[in-house]
Amino acid sequence: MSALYDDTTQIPPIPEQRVERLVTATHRAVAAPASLSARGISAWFGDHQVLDDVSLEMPAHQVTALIGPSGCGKSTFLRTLNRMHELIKGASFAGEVLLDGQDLYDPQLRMTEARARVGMVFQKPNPFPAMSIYENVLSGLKMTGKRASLGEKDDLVEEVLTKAGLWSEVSARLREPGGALSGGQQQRLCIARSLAVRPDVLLMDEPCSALDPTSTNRIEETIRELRADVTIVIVTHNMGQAQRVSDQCAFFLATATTPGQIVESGPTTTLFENPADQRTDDYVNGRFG
Ligand SMILES: Nc1ncnc2c1ncn2[C@@H]1O[C@H](COP(=O)(O)OP(=O)(O)OP(=O)(O)O)[C@@H](O)[C@H]1O
Repeated sequence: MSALYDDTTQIPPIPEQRVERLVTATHRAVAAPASLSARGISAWFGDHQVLDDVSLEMPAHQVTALIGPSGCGKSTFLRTLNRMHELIKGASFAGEVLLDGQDLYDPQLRMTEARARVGMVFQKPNPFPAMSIYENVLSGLKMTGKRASLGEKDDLVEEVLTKAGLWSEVSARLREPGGALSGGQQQRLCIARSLAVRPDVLLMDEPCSALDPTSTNRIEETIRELRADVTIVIVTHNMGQAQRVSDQCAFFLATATTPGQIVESGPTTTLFENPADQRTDDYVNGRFG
């Protein structure tokens, strides 16, 4: 994953009308996950093509895991799903991404709106370290400059920290700095922060790679619970994790001469127990990559 996006201060503000919806919807118990459809995605860094004609359906209420050896384009594909790829100098893109049928790259749709609807959690937990836990959760909304009543804020903070599986651990210390939490707690705080802007889809780029096994288990539990509220696409190198958390998997592969493509995708149990392609079989059984 590129370090380019490790700083949430780079995430642009959310449009006014969206915030109105977010703030007034704090009572909403269940969000409305959307399906995501990637069609014919190709991506380049300068002249270097790293993805070639990749198509994948990511159904609502499901966790889709992107697996494959290092450098095959998983993170790049993930970044095309919320228009982060286009922020990289010299990067280009072809294809279509549809969110419940709506073209995410439609010039009418602002990039900020696209990123509000498709949130991202990064490899390295990146809360604002000096900001309180409470303020961290609300920071996505804060950037909009929109005001909400104290009661609405309190409700939202409790709701999303509960969904991220962190409420019981931090409810008595909401005014402490985010940086005082453990790595695993910080990652769950980042998940809560993402949920606070009510995304339809949550992208996760190796969210547990910097965490110990206990924290990893806790995040995996959170991912499984979150699928009721949000469609999830996760990049992982951990085959056990892909099996534990995902409903479907896509196996990416690139070679020295060919850009990344999907070799095979489908239900996770099929990819792991009865893959159609020998290369998938070899990869999921640790014979390469
Ligand atoms: N910012 C960038 N500028 C130039 N090339 C890049 C950039 N980011 C990624 N690449 C190249 O694009 C290709 C795909 O990289 P990407 O990070 O998407 O792969 P990945 O499958 O996610 O790898 P990993 O599992 O190691 O994170 C690689 O060849 C990589 O070197």
